[in-house]
Amino acid sequence: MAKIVIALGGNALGKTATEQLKLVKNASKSIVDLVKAGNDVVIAHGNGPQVGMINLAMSVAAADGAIAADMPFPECGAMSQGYIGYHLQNSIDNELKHQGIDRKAVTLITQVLVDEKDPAFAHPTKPIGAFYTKEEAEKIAAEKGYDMVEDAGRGYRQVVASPKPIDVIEKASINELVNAGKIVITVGGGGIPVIKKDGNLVGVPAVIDKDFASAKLAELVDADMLVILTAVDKVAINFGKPNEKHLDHMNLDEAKKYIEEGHFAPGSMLPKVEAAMAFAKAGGKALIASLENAGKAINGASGTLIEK
Ligand SMILES: Nc1ncnc2c1ncn2[C@@H]1O[C@H](COP(=O)(O)OP(=O)(O)O)[C@@H](O)[C@H]1O
Ligand SMILES: NC(=O)OP(=O)(O)O
Repeated sequence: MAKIVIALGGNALGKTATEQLKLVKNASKSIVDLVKAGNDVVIAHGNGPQVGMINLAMSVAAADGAIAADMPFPECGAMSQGYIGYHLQNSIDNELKHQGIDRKAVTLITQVLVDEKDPAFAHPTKPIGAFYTKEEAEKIAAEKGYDMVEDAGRGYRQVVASPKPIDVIEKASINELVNAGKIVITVGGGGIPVIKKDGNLVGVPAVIDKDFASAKLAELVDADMLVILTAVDKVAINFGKPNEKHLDHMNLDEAKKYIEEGHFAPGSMLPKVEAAMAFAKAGGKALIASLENAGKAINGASGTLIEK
């Protein structure tokens, strides 16, 4: 029996609520299979597309006068935790019931501490929201003042600051829930970023990379394995080129060399590999795999394994 932290990618959750629920239902089967096999599973998830969608919708509604005031960004992050957490909790609980397992999933609104002096606040790098053409992106940038960049060959997206996670505020509650046998859904969207001000925690407008937050979570719950699930089956070198090669395994030296050679796109595959390396360095096993083939990957038949 192992303790496994699973990180689900926001981009692998689809574009609409209907699409997300369908994808989450499939993921829930793999998650419950792991529970049935006797593992303790803790689930983290991304929110890039979802928090961007919520933020844009709120800002359009506020500009149109449909709502009284724009929604602050940390609140948009909290809404994305609730929206995705609801689908995960609902689907996992249904699947547990179907498989006759008397356990429950619990979604925990989670805050993650960041440093207000983190240099990331001055350099937005985290892609959020939908993908746009260059022309659409230029129009949005002019109208809304958003920073827009090209994202790994997939189109243009808004980027926001992405400070590094320092600590998970609700870590004691997470461990209590895990020890009580709950399947905990936490650190959604990398957690709601908070800073310490005059002894209080205060939300800040940013999106923490959920891969880094998941590696921090895996360390804090003393997990045996970190599984990062995304839209591709394996990490590749020469990604998108004719000589693309999918990797079954990487040790830390190989991963470092591939990073130096620029094989992993910043804002997409690079943070996953770096988060996997951070966990592997501390002695754990990290796996990057697709949501679709999650079960196979955990049994060693798919995905890229990163180990010391
Ligand atoms: N070297 C690489 N190997 C595989 N995928 C890569 C690579 N570089 C960039 N990518 C892209 O990164 C994506 C995963 O990042 P992203 O979509 O941001 O993840 P998430 O699922 O967490 O939202 C993949 O679907 C792929 O399109
Ligand atoms: N917060 C975060 O990292 O989201 P994605 O996985 O959607 O990029």
